[in-house]
Amino acid sequence: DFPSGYTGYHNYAEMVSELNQAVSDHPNLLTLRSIGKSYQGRDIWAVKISDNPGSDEAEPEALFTCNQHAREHLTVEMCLHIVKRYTDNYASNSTIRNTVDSREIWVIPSVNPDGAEYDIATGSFRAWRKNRQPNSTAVGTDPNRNWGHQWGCCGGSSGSGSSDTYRGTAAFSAPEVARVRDFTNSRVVGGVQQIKSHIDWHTYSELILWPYGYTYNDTAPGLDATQANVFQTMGRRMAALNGYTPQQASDLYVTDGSVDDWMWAAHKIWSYTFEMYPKSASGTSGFYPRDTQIATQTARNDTAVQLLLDYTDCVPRITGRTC
Ligand SMILES: NS(=O)(=O)N[C@@H](CCC(=O)O)C(=O)O
Ligand SMILES: [Ca+2]
Ligand SMILES: [Ca+2]
Ligand SMILES: [Zn+2]
Repeated sequence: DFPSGYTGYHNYAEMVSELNQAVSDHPNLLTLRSIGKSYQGRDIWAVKISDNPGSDEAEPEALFTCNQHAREHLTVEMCLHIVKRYTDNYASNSTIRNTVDSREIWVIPSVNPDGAEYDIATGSFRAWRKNRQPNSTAVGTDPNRNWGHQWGCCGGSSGSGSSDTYRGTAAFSAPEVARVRDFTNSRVVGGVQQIKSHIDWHTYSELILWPYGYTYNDTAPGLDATQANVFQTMGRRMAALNGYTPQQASDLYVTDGSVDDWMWAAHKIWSYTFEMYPKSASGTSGFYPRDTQIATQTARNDTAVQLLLDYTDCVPRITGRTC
């Protein structure tokens, strides 16, 4: 479990009971479902927040994914904060109510539950990043190098099983990644992807990143100058609200097989990575802010999240275009 100073963080069981509590508190605003199992058999949970949550209504959909990387526990708190904020405040806050009534918001609070549990299993942090799937030389695939767009193309991942950026044996070889892929694919209804926007939450460095990560070029097949301008404009507008630094993912470093590249290339979902607090730290200590930071550093993103949800019907409207 989490050590002292960190007991405010949710372990897997605590996360699940928090989600069940949210459902019983707001049965008219959310549903909870498993989208499948992790390598070790833990459910990967997905919350849907909307009015009439049991019906698939013709409302633009947004997706938030958290905890691809095991040690990035603050991101689980970020996803839980989104669930609570858009349900607990529904009655009292008209902006939240209008958002929930006009969108369908999907939240996956832990993509990599096996890794997250492994990181805390001894009571001292292990700085574990990957999932817990064995490979030929070691354990763990990096979920954020295992997605299927330009998988392993460009030196943005490793082929060595012991590496923290091991890409896996093939795209989607990590069961956790395959399950989120399947869920996303399932949101193609009548040939149209219903999910229009996505944030994948990470720590740390306080950045907002957008595709592509596999190339330094601002434009590349499937991402033209107009679309790059939309990514930049929305990214900069959100960064102005949370104080993070906005940049194309490859400006940080080249990554291949990232979730953002696949969400955009496969589905034209306006997909961002948020790297949360802290801005900098000495090594792996940055992954472990004390639990006293949780409230501030999750709420810090409220207005950026709201902006993306406001534009989820047509993200290019941020540049004055129509959809
Ligand atoms: N959270 S992190 O691992 O330090 N950074 C992310 C950045 C993701 C990206 O560049 O798209 C990663 O390398 O997967
Ligand atoms: Ca609805
Ligand atoms: Ca819908
Ligand atoms: Zn990460």
